[in-house]
Amino acid sequence: MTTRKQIVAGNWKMNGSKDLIDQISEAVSNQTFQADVIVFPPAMLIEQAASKGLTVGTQTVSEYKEGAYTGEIQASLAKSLGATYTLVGHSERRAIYGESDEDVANKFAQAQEQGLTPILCVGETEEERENGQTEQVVARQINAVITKLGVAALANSVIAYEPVWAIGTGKTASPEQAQAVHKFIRDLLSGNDKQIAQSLQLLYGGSVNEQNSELLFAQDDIDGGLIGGASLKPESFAAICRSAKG
Ligand SMILES: O=C[C@H](O)COP(=O)(O)O
Repeated sequence: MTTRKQIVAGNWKMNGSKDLIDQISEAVSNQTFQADVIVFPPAMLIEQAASKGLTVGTQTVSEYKEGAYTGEIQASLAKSLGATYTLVGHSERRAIYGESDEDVANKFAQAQEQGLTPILCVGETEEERENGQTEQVVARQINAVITKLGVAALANSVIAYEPVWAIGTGKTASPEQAQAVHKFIRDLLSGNDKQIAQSLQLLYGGSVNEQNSELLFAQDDIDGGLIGGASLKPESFAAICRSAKG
């Protein structure tokens, strides 16, 4: 059985400030966690966060290397400012900005080309869950990357399962519900490559807080979390980091 190091990642979305970087850095830097801790501040704060010694990612990247794409975030520039990870396909990017599975696969490819580790976000809406389509949706989102890049590309990546109905709603998936989908993802990958399936870190996201994180992170196929709202509260974020295993 492969042991996977857990990750606690804080996605600040369009929130935060230079002050928050100082507060989060203070809350986490004097502690030894068993998990790797990553923060995803707005892109303009990447350099500042990295300068505090935090492991940093960007919340999205352009699928293009460079050029006339006003407002986009260039993977190579994010990397040069200190980012080592990027989220791709967060449900807010898919729903609000219309990113398709193919766009997400292209961003995944560009991130890896520029040396960023992509965290591929997948998850179903409430309606899709009620219609019994959770597995189909998650498989489609993951297979888009496998089809474009081959399963080997997943070896240098992380997947975050974030049911859309649990994001920012306070309605967390139960540990059993989350574990069931994580196991489905691992089994799906196992059908392609057993080694990658065993070693890939699978994070859960959706209303994780310091009260529910320990039980979620204790599930066999959950290797940490992608935290939204609670990652903006330094003490809560540090408590969630403490609840993760090695
Ligand atoms: O990226 C993080 C997720 O969207 C979860 O957000 P949340 O913890 O506020 O529900």
